[in-house]
Formats: sequence, C-alpha cells, structure tokens
Amino acid sequence: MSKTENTAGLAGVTAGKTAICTVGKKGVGLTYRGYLIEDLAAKAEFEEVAYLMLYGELPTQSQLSDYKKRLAGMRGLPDGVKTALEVLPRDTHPMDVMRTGASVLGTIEQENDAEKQQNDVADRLLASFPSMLMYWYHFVESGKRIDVDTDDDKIGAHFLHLLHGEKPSEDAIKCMSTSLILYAEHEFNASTFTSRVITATLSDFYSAVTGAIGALRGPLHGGANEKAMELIQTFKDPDDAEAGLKKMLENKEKIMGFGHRVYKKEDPRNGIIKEWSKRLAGDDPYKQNLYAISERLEQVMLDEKGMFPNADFYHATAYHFLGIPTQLFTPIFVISRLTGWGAHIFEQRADNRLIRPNAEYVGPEVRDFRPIDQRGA
Ligand SMILES: CC(=O)SCCNC(=O)CCNC(=O)[C@H](O)C(C)(C)COP(=O)(O)OP(=O)(O)OC[C@H]1O[C@@H](n2cnc3c(N)ncnc32)[C@H](O)[C@@H]1OP(=O)(O)O
Ligand SMILES: O=C([O-])CC(=O)C(=O)O
Repeated sequence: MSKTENTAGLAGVTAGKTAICTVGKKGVGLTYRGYLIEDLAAKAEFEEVAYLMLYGELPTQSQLSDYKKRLAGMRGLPDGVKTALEVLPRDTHPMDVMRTGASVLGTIEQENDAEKQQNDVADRLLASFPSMLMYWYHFVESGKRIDVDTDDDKIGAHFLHLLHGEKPSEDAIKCMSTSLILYAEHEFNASTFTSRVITATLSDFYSAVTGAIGALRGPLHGGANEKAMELIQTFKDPDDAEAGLKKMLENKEKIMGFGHRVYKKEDPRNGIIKEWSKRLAGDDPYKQNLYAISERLEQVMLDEKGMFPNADFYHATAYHFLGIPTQLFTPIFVISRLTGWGAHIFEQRADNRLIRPNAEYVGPEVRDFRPIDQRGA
C-alpha cells in the first residue's frame, strides 16, 4: 500500500495542536476557546467573539465598548490603498480585491515587529476590510469615491450601511453579527492552515492573511456560498430544483454548499443560519420561493446522498435576502475569518516550528540527461 494512500488531502491527519477551537469533537461539537457555538451565536455579538479570538478571553462590558471604539477608529483607508483599489480591472473578483487590499495595506503600514504590532495589525485589517471592499465596490459600480466612515459601532452594520447607503434594520444587524460569529473560526481548515504554514516561515501577518484569502476563495472552501446562490437561482421552483439536482447527481456533479471534511452528520452552524434565512424571507413570495428551493435541495441531498448542508449553503439565501450581491459573499467570510486566522497566527508564533512535511516520491527513476540537441523532435 502507498504510504500516502489513506492520507490524501491530509484527511484524518492531526497536523498540530491548538487551544483555539474544537470541530466536531465527540459530545462537544464546535467551540471557540471552550464556548459552544450555539451560546456564542445566541448570546454574543461579533465584536465580543473577535475579542475572544484575538485577545484570548471574552471582554467585560467596558473592554467591549473600548474595543468597538478602537475598531471604529481604524476604518479609514490610506490614499495608497484607495489608489490601488481604483486601478484594479473592472472585472476583478471581490476576493482579489480583499487580497490586494490586505497586501497594499501591508506595504504602507508594515509589520516589522510581530510581538509589538500583531494585535494592531489584526484589528486594523478587521476594521478596514469592509471599508476596502465597499470603497472599491462603489468606485466600480458608479465611479463614486465614498466616505468609509459611518457612526455604526458594529462591523456588520458598518458594512451594510456602506453597501446600501442607509442604516440597516435591527434584524439585518443581528443576522450579520450571527453570520460573522459562525464564520469566525474552524480549526485547521484550508485557509487557516495556509496562514499557519506562511506564519511558520516567520513571515509577516499580512502575508499570512493574503495567502489565507487565496485559499478561502476556492469553491471547495469559502467560495461555496457564492456557488450555492448561483445554483439556487437556476431553478424556478422546488420541483424544478428537485429534477435539476437529480440530474446533476446522475452526472456525478458536486453540489456546492454540501458535505464537509470533518462533520459527517451535520454542520452545527447550518441550523442557525438556516433559521435566519427563513426569518429574513418573511412573507415575501420571491424570497419564500428561494427558501423553499433551498429546503428541497437539502431534502434531495439527504435522500439521495445522505449529505447535509454545510455553513455555506443557507448563508447564500440569508445574504441574498439582506440585499448583498453574490460576489460579496465570500469577502464577508474574509472579514469574519480574519479573527480566526489572527488567533492561529498568534498561536503559531508563540510556539513555532517550520511546517514542512515529507512527500512520497512517485516520479521516474534516475535517468540519463540528454543535451538539448540530442532530444529529437
Ligand atoms: C465553510 C466551508 O469551507 S465548508 C465546505 C464548503 N465547500 C463546499 O460546499 C464544496 C462542496 N463540498 C465538497 O466538495 C466536499 O464535501 C468537501 C471539499 C467540503 C470535503 O471534501 P472531502 O472530505 O475531500 O470529500 P470528498 O470530496 O472526497 O467526498 C467524498 C465523497 O462524497 C462525494 N461528495 C462530497 N461532497 C459532495 C457534494 N457537495 N456533492 C456531491 N457529492 C459530494 C464525493 O464525490 C465523494 O464521492 P466518491 O467517494 O463517490 O468519489
Ligand atoms: O473546516 C473546514 O474544512 C471548512 C469549514 O467549514 C470552515 O473553514 O469554516
């Protein structure tokens, strides 16, 4: 048997220790620093969870209000970032905007002393990501150079306010906060692992984050929320969805928003965001139809494949019902996951060793080198 046969994609391999998160731990499920995701989603706001991730403990009331003020004061964009965003090609994917924005900020506000600066850099990226995304979005959409400051004290509200140009409803703010909590952290997922690999070479925080954004962009990871929305919108009603999905399964297509590397029965985040999707659909017939299509897809996947929706699936309709354009879905995931990436970057730095596994060689035996003029046509 090949040495790597049963570890393709590092499935089932324990690649290190972490004190940040458990994923699918028997009898426990998903926790952030020991707190159940169900409690955090129901009882905390995203900024509390961001603080928990980046400072190690839940904040007190005064720590939380100071933290929100601190983040609100870090939303502005340097001229160099604005200029870089303005020259991006019109058809740039917003995930590439996030990656480029992080990278350019890293050249202007460099991290030269990790120990002293890492929390400032993490907070700065967290606070300014919505500004970067919305500055670019309005510039591309209408040529407007928007003011990225608002009086909202919450990150989700700041984002929605900049997107729609008006204060979001209380429900919209709560949904965004819950969504950002659900997406904040997930142990050694592909983007976080990427950030740890980069960090382990003693590279800087911005490099780890730009690499992580690249990993999150793909449809097998964070990009699945956008693909799930595209899929849901191809169907006209639940019956059409059932027939269409069965055809896709016959063709052995992968259905985005379903399945998970670690969870085998359910993703505990799914029920929470599904509830929000249903609530936001309200009694609007257009939204109710999309919600019903999603539910039918869920049922057919369960019946036909025994598969369940992951965190990305109902995020699609929840975000859509908040009026968020599909291409902005995965960038919102970036804003949230920055907190998880940050926690892992700090943890890796605190006890670092280069991450460099072995490969099992399966290429040709050693062979003679023929000079170029003797290699034939
Ligand atoms: C927030 C997040 O990042 S959550 C993940 C988001 N990604 C997605 O939703 C993309 C769709 N899902 C998938 O591609 C996978 O389930 C992953 C990437 C999440 C997990 O991948 P892996 O653990 O490597 O599982 P793998 O891809 O090997 O799947 C095992 C089997 O289930 C099937 N399968 C897995 N996911 C799906 C799916 N979404 N639709 C249809 N079949 C699927 C595979 O085809 C494979 O079947 P086979 O054994 O007959 O070849
Ligand atoms: O853990 C994973 O592999 C993917 C995931 O759900 C996440 O990153 O939130």
